Amino acid sequence: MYLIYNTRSIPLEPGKKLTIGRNGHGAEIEVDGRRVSREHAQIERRSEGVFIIDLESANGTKVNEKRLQPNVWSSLKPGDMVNIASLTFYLSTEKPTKKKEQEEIERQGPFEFKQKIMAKGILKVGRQKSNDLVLEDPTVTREHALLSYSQGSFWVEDLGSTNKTYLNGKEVKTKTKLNDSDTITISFYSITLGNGPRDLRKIKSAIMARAIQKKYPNNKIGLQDMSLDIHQSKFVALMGPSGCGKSTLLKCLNGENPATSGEVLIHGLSLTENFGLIKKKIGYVPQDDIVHRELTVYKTLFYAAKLRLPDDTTNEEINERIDKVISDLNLDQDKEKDIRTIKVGSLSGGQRKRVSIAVELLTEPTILFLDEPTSPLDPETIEGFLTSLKELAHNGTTIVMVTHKPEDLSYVDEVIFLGVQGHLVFKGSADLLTAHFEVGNIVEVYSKMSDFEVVGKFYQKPPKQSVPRTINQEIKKERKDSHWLQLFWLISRYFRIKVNDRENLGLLLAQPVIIGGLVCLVFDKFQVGVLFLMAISGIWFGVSNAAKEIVGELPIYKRERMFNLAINTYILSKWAVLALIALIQTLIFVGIVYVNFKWNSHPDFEEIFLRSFWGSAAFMFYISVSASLIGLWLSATFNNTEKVMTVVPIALMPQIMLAGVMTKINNTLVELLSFFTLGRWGTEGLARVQDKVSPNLEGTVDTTQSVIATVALPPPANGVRDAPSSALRILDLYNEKLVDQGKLIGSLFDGFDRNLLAIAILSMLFYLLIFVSLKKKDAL
Ligand SMILES: Nc1ncnc2c1ncn2[C@@H]1O[C@H](COP(=O)(O)OP(=O)(O)OP(=O)(O)O)[C@@H](O)[C@H]1O
Repeated sequence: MYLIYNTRSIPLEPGKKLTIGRNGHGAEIEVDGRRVSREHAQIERRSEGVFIIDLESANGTKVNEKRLQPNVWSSLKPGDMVNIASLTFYLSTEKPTKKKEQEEIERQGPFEFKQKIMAKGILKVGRQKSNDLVLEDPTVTREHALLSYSQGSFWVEDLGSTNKTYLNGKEVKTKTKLNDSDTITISFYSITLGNGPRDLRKIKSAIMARAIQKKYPNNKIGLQDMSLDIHQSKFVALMGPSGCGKSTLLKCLNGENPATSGEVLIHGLSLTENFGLIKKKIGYVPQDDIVHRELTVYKTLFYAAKLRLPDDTTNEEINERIDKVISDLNLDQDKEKDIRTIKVGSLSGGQRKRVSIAVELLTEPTILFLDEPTSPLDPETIEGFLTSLKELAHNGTTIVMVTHKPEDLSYVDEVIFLGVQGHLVFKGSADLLTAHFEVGNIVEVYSKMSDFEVVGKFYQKPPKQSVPRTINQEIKKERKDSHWLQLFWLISRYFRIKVNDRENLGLLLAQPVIIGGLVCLVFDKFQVGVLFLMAISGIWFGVSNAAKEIVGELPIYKRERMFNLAINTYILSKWAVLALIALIQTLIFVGIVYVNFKWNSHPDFEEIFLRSFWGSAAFMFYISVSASLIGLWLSATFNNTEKVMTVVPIALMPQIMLAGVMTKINNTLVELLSFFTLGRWGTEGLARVQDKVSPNLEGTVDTTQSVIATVALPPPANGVRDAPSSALRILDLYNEKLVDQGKLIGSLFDGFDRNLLAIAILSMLFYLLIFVSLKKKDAL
């Protein structure tokens, strides 16, 4: 006699009691589920039959839909169904083998599959072996979805899976009723009530393009009408003269920049209709590497797996995947040194390219798009590299590779050749290429296909009856993955990149020491110039720390964005690590200035130095983290590092000029511009932090208590002051001629709180600008 639970069959031995309970609490039969009690029920085989008892569980036990009385033994017959929370157990006289059961499900005719759900009540679908329907793919969550039968209808429900369950192309958000004609898609499995589960990767056509055309917004035709069919497990080269549209075609096929008309089917699924699902199952390595040079190979793959695989993937599973992709790409050939421990930056070009591909292989993509992977490689490296790709293709991954190198053709199964202006002129075996164009070698094919007149003769137009010319550029949006986990792993990866780049880290930490030291050297007493330079240094640290951070990893950002990266999560991860760096820099800087002016204080006023330490440090940090948003904005706006470094001074100079210290702010335009600078609000705010040390100065007679006032305003000869003044006023920053009394907003931003507010508003503005700049980079 067996108790059947999912694909587990538990033998019931005579005289032995088995307790069913929640995982991790020592029951003989442990099951998942929060609604299962630690010791939920007990089952016993006696000579007179099998008996079950509910152990006063919180959510009860049902036999054939009838709830058991707690603590009362009831008998069970073979075929009886026991429900504990949402889990179903059966009593059976024979043991069904896992394989048999799985085969049975896979082989379902329409009737059997429906019957299976009806009989079980609930059919659990997922990656874990214990599911009723096991879908073996790393992008499927352990327990991914439920198919159920109740109230005379069939239902589908997603169990919070990472990569979602789709019903007719739409994400399943709540328990949804099923019709016979409905199609459920989980990863590349398509499930219908009529036909049961079907692995779409077994469809012969991996990629089918039907009458696609690409027109760029400037009306330039990137691709002329073409139809293509690429079979699975083929290694295909995409060739053609420079600028003919190879990358354009690649991006139309992988969804990065979809065709303007026509249709692309990936394993029979419409690319645009199912992009949320398909994008997780296709790999794409653009021309640039998509790996951080500062990380080791292992960490690169580990973080990529954390960011791309379902949230419930264990570290053990991740390590298995990493081992597999490393061996699939022959990255483990060197027996002397484990490649996992080597930093990506120290690898050869060929190995680095393989690591980029390894990142993509983590999700077991069925199709891999590679844009000119062999261009940067030397001839000896290319051989091993292409051999690995060939093996990969023959083991089931369809590969489409853009290349310019005729020698690459000896490794591929097929060539797609484009002529100028995006004309498809050849698709077939590499051996037939030259004969097709009636030339002696490939170089001649290139020159012939660069001639617009000749191209027309070879152009392969799609057949007339192809799909209606629908504009299908709209890619369906879908719910994002868990942002918190993504944020955690992005911060963790970015932090490690920073820590691993020791040289840069040393320079970042040297900055406050050098600049702080210089401030101490050039000012013999504490004055407004010191505060001004503190503000400017905070801004400088923030902007310069951040300026290269997005532009320097643009290919990685774009690839991850295409996969599943959320823009806000990305910005926040950068900001968090930059804030930590700014915090350390600020503390070093303020520490140096504080100690210096404390030791070298004015002999008559020993209380006068940078005060308070924590108040000043906190405010300088506040300026600096806000400034790092300016840096990130510049970094997100331009597409190469040189351009960003050219504009950094343009962003910094106004901070100095408009702070109201170098010159008075005395005209409307200048004042208006000054509102947008952290230099102004930062210097004012820092001065006010000083003033706060003696906040009640106004109206008191003894102004010597004012920290800064006394420096700037030595006591009069007779020792009597006629107009007690605040430190701010004596600092000559805030009298009626100056910024706070400006004509535009007058005293609206006059006060420390208002300085804080102004910086917060600017920060929000900068954040918005980063978001918009990144959004503009989305090709979709
Ligand atoms: N976003 C765009 N907007 C307008 N035109 C574009 C855009 N992207 C590409 N093009 C144009 O489309 C044509 C095809 O470009 P594509 O980059 O696909 O060519 P390619 O064959 O990959 O070139 P190469 O071999 O130099 O990499 C070119 O003339 C290019 O200028």
